[in-house]
Amino acid sequence: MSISLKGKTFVIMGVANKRSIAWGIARSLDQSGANLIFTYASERFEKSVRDLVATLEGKHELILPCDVTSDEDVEKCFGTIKEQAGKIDGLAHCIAFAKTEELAGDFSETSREGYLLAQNISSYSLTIISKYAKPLMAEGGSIVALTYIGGERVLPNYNVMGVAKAALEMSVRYLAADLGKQGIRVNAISSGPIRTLSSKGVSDFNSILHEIEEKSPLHRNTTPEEVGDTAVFLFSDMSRGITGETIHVDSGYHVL
Ligand SMILES: CCCCCCc1ccc(Oc2ccc(Oc3cccc(O)n3)cc2)c(O)c1
Repeated sequence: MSISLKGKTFVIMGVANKRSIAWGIARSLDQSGANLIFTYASERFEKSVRDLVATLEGKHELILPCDVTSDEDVEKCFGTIKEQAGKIDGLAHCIAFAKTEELAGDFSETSREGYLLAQNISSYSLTIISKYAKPLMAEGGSIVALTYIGGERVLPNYNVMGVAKAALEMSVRYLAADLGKQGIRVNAISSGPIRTLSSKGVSDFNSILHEIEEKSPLHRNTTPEEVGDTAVFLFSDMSRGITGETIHVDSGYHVL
């Protein structure tokens, strides 16, 4: 890996298992020499995250829970990170959730509760995390969020998550505008579809993978490594002039 992130510390939020895009980001950052801190949504992920982290090159010892639907929990999580690490140089937000019944069928049937849940976890979480992370990034920093083209245009079945991703992408721009004065950059990576634990929640996911191979300019699907390497770029000084941007790592599918 040409870019070095030695001596820098990044928080990665949302590793669930070895297929997670967050794990692709973790591996690329680890290869770049970064020191990593991990947070997971609930205890049921703790063991798999700890086992995965043990396979990395670096000694990444801080692994803690963070329930992004609780202001107190987010505040506590970043209080612990401040105590243990002092400062951080950036953060990867790889967090999203919607009820499966809201990820199929007619969007007009979306429930109030399902809509707000998707927004709460998949979109507002970036804002509350940025609020509590910014004091730890006094010398500037870089925040990267994960999004999907279904937040820019309609794709069948993506429904309520598409609306949440649209809000996430606009939040990236408003956070970039706000945090720029503190030297913190905020960007999104719009990844092509990747088979993960989360993709199991989206109806007819397999057909979209096939369509990407058929129609995308590069005629191949996106890999977690490709997303991870773009994250390294966004966390490095090579992207120091970029903020408020959404970079598509999708074999070019977004141009169609
Ligand atoms: C019609 C579009 C097909 C390609 C979708 C690519 C994709 C796959 C996964 C994505 O991330 C989530 C994350 C949580 C999510 O909600 C879930 C996931 C599993 C179970 C469950 O109850 N909810 C749905 C998608 C995502 O934002 C985008």
